[in-house]
Amino acid sequence: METTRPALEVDGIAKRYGDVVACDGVGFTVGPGELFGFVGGNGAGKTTTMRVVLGVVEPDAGAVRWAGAPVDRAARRRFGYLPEERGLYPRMRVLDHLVYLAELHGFTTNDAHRDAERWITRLGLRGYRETEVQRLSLGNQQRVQLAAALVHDPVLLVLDEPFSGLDPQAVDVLSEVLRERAAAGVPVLFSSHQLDLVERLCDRVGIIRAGRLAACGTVAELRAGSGSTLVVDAPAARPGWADGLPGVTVLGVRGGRTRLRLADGADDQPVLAAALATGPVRGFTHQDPTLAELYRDVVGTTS
Ligand SMILES: Nc1ncnc2c1ncn2[C@@H]1O[C@H](COP(=O)(O)OP(=O)(O)OP(=O)(O)O)[C@@H](O)[C@H]1O
Repeated sequence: METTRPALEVDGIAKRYGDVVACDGVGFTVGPGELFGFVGGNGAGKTTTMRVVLGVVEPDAGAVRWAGAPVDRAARRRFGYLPEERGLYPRMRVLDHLVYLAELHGFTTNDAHRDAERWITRLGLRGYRETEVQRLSLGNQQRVQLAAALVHDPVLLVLDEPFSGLDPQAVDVLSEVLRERAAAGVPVLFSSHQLDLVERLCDRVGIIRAGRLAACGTVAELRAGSGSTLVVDAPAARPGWADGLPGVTVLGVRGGRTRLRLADGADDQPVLAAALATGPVRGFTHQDPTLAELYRDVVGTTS
């Protein structure tokens, strides 16, 4: 029989610290098997929202639901959480630590060992099984912290900057792990400042600004109405050549190539004519705006 798989619902979360508004009505859902990227500037409210989901912080208003019901301690025990502040015991050895955490979540010793070993291998920690956590490099501590979030086979993953400090190989492994968990039906919520990674990985993205969700949707949805990006390779063009063209915003110039934002419905032919007037035009290409460009549209450059 087909069963409905559970989703995470974050509904109107508000949280103040004195005069500081950390969250101001944050709401979104992460469906079964969905990878949701949470992005925003420093201090925008990502960590606070995630702490509310995990019950580490009590919100002033709003609710968090799992499978349609308010989240309680029993539900949270089955969530996997990577906190911003790393919470490992520095003197414990890697294998013992992961076994301990899995047992804490109700695994038998045998199952805890099996899964701890599995994640140790998967996350490239085999050489460090017997090493104290405090003796590991920061990136390897991050790998252990990730294993700690995964070792009890959680039904939901909430990961606060899981990619920070990882080398490119570990970034690839973690990307694959998150895709796999999502394919198994697990909703995955993670924050990151690496927007190219979020764009590659996520089904949907939430952009938070000053405690509010300023935009939310698939990258394609976020692109709607934002026009297209035009890359013009005109090596002889002088700075300012595209200024004042209707519907055009210059995004940047590098090595004779100008990136322009062309407003929805704006004609690209006057741009081509202006480019040809500067000399030879070696390239004239339309591209979809990247998530980083959409993010700047939403958040502004001074956030
Ligand atoms: N325990 C606390 N006491 C006081 N202020 C806090 C506390 N936790 C968060 N804040 C404030 O709430 C706001 C939101 O912080 P939060 O850590 O949620 O942002 P963030 O989006 O995760 O930022 P970053 O990308 O820098 O990690 C900030 O202004 C922060 O200083």
